Amino acid sequence: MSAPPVSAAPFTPPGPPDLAGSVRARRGGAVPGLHHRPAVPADPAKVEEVDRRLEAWARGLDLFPDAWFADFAGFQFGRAVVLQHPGAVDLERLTTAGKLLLAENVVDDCYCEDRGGSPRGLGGRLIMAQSAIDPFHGTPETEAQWRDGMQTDGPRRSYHWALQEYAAFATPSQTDRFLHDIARLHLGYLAEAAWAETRYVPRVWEYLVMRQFNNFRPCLSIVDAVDGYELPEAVYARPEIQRITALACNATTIVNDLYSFTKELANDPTHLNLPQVVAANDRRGLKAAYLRSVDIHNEIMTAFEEEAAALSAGSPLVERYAEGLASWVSGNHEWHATNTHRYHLPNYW
Ligand SMILES: CC(C)=CCC/C(C)=C(\C)COP(=O)(O)OP(=O)(O)O
Ligand SMILES: [Mg+2]
Repeated sequence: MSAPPVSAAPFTPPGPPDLAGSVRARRGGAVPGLHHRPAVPADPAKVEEVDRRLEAWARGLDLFPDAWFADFAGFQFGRAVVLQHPGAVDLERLTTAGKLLLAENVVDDCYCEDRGGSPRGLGGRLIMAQSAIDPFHGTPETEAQWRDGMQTDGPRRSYHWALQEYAAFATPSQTDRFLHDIARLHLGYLAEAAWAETRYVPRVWEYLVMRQFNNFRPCLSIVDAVDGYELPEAVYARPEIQRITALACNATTIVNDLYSFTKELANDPTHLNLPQVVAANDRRGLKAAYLRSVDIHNEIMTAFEEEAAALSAGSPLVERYAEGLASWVSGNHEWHATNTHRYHLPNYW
């Protein structure tokens, strides 16, 4: 079957775009029927200290204007990483995980999304962002120019200095793993931008392929280093380990599609997420498509849990890594379900 024709007409969501009518939003709570495991509760003292350190870091590097600090506080970066990394060995590694999370969001907001971002010229911006963590090697003169170039805006500064801290405690192999996963993320951003520019409506499987790249994977990529150990490259690279990693990352990224659905519908009804793509392809209403998206999430989450359990039986080290992935997924769900500054569920139940 050939891919659907590039639609000439703009992508119009099947449901009425107004929230009040079709998808009235409701505050907080978990998506009913979503398969998930309870998270380890966040220690408020840890959350407060990580937030204090992150705000000082962001202000010290002049990452963004003062006017953005209300949204910065509302994102709850400290609570996110404390929930996502219950096994972190110390506050320093937890804070570095928070800096990486902050940097990833600064790049996404400023280069791709609504804080100055655009599909137009995105590739040129992202190649420089990648270089901020993936150093350039050339002549002394051009290397000096590169070093200066990596300090010219908040996205580049945030990536560059957060990675410097991560590389100070991660192994070279763990650091290289992270660079690879950020490159995957940037490829996903470029695909999302290309489809927005051409108004292409992907098949459901095509959308899920894109979302495997435009994905929380760089955050899960660091779970062993933050917990103070290494899953060796030779084990990490095995196809079955790659598969459970991708399944966990895909499940947790679909959770974002479910919790950010009303926000994205209100901001831009053409913004692609799993319910919108299911609705467009299956000619379903938004509610039926949303509920089908929960089912898709649950199938992926169940595959992760069953295959991770089978692999864990043969190796305590793999069990520790799989538990780190599962904890990140649980913590990220709890963060989404309780962050009513950012996310409100549709009133479908
Ligand atoms: C933190 C990180 C690695 C983000 C990379 C990809 C990303 C921005 C998400 C998975 C979140 O998706 P989305 O762009 O839909 O963000 P919000 O829905 O606005 O939270
Ligand atoms: Mg989203």
